[in-house]
Amino acid sequence: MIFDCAGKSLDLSVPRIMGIINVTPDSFSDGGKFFDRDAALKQAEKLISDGADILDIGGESTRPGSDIVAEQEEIERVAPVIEMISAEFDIPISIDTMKPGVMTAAVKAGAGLINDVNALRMEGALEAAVELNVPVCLMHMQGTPQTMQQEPHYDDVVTEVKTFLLERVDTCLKAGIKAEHIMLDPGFGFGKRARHNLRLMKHLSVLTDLPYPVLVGVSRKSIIGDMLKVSVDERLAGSLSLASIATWQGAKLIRTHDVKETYQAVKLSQAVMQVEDFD
Ligand SMILES: Cn1c(SCC(=O)Nc2ccccc2)nc2c(=O)[nH]c(N)nc21
Repeated sequence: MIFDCAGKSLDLSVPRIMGIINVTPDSFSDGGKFFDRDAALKQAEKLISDGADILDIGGESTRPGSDIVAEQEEIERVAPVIEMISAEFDIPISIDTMKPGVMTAAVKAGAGLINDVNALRMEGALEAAVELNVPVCLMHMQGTPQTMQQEPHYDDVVTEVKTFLLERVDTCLKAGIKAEHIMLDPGFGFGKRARHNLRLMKHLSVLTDLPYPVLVGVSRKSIIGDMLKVSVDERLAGSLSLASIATWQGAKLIRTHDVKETYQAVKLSQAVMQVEDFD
């Protein structure tokens, strides 16, 4: 269960932590045009020292209703940051993008895993992923970031998400993606109401029982806000609670803003899971 991310290895035999670095205007306090690349390097350093096993770098916000970013603009945001971080640190880097051109530029710059919230459905994305020959995370999303939260509807969200992911796996395998390069993700908050997110968490083992590692991203998300009625900066405890529930059910990668605390929570659930039952 070791993922070779362009020469940097990610051992998913135990639950691991994916730290988030957003290189988007809405993620930099000044909201300025010029992202402070030193800030990104500093953040990488902190996430690594806090225990991150991989860093997820994204140049286009995929929050509900977010603006679409042009491919060239997205490349200009992420490539220099990936270059800098991969030159400075040994940690594997994933590129959070739906665009094939960004995938290619990011891997050339040093990224070793494609994290595609659109599960390689964009024109040219699957071909690019095959060509790049790096691991890929296939995530479920209903609709697009622009439309997904308008009227999400499912007859049976767990079955529909599982079916979607297995269909994407089949398409990927047929196109030449290696089975050992595939990771699955239910896509919490991507075209789901609160009850859909809770059901997916309750029945996560439907996905973790499949022969692919499962990535879970619930950090600070609406699944927590909907239940606790708290703002984004008040969602740490909820995030940690769900990270524990996810790892308890077999999730192998937890995507989080709060690496240090998530590392600690995951460490405990893992210790409970793997303690021997004999002296
Ligand atoms: C790139 N990316 C995202 S961005 C959305 C986000 O964090 N929203 C958000 C962040 C903070 C507060 C509220 C919402 N979520 C996932 C995920 O769940 N899985 C995978 N694989 N990739 C992902």
